[in-house]
Amino acid sequence: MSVLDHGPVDPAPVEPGRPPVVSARDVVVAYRTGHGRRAEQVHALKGVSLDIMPGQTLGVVGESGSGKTTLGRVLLGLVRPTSGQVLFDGLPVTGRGTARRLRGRLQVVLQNPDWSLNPTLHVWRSVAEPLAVTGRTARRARREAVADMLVLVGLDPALADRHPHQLSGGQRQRVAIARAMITRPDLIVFDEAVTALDVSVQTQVLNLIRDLQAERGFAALFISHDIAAVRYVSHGLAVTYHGQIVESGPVERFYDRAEHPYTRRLIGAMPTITKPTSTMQTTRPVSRREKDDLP
Ligand SMILES: Nc1ncnc2c1ncn2[C@@H]1O[C@H](COP(=O)(O)OP(=O)(O)OP(=O)(O)O)[C@@H](O)[C@H]1O
Repeated sequence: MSVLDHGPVDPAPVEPGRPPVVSARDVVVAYRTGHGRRAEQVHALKGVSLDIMPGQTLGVVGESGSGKTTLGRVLLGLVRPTSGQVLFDGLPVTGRGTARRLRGRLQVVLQNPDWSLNPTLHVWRSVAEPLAVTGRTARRARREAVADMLVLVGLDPALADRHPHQLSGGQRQRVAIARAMITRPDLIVFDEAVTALDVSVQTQVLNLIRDLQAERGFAALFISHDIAAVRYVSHGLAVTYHGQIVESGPVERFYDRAEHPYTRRLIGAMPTITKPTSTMQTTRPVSRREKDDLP
């Protein structure tokens, strides 16, 4: 039995009356492809609605091409809905004045850390970069903030003076998470953030995400094609299929009561299914440094 077969995360307390961090209402995204007579539209999202509450993770699972990445990008304001609306903190996520208002409050962790870490820069510069964009932190304070952040993600702060290629894949992903966390965002989109990692490192990074969320209280969208990983870090789960959310609800429900045939297929494809019988044990070592995660 893998550690991922344990039960879901403890529900983070949601204060009554607090609004969602991000809401999507009937969001449609149609991409245009081709030109002239060959022009056509691909409907990546076909009327998606969801809310993510502070301190909660919504897991999104679905097959390739079902619209997961588009959903993440639309919540981050990187893709404008063709119709429908995305609200962050109650206000539209795209449009005039939003870039300034949202700076540093929305972050993303991608599948490959190399996509967000500049290979020519020392680690500390890459981690500090989002702080420079918010323009609020002096250089020295930035270095200190980076050191604190590296410790928070379980890395030796001495790694700040290395280049990304001098780190292991797991360490690089921790650096990417540190970079995403440094502005204390309200929402982080994890898009296949553990997919490229070795299985043992995957579990460490999933534990890290859970611990960081418990400590910092950010809301998260956790996208993966791997339902075991999604269940492990999420409070709620949404299943995408052909651009729609075909099933959603609290994560516990996806241990034995999946309704949509596609969800049942996903669960059926998992090697072991164990119902949650106890609170998940954390595997985090006290120091948070993962010895087996060295390059
Ligand atoms: N920029 C784009 N232009 C045109 N079509 C796009 C674009 N981005 C995505 N698509 C299409 O939209 C649909 C949804 O893609 P999306 O990447 O959101 O799905 P996904 O579930 O994240 O897939 P995967 O798991 O393979 O990453 C697919 O049919 C894809 O080909």
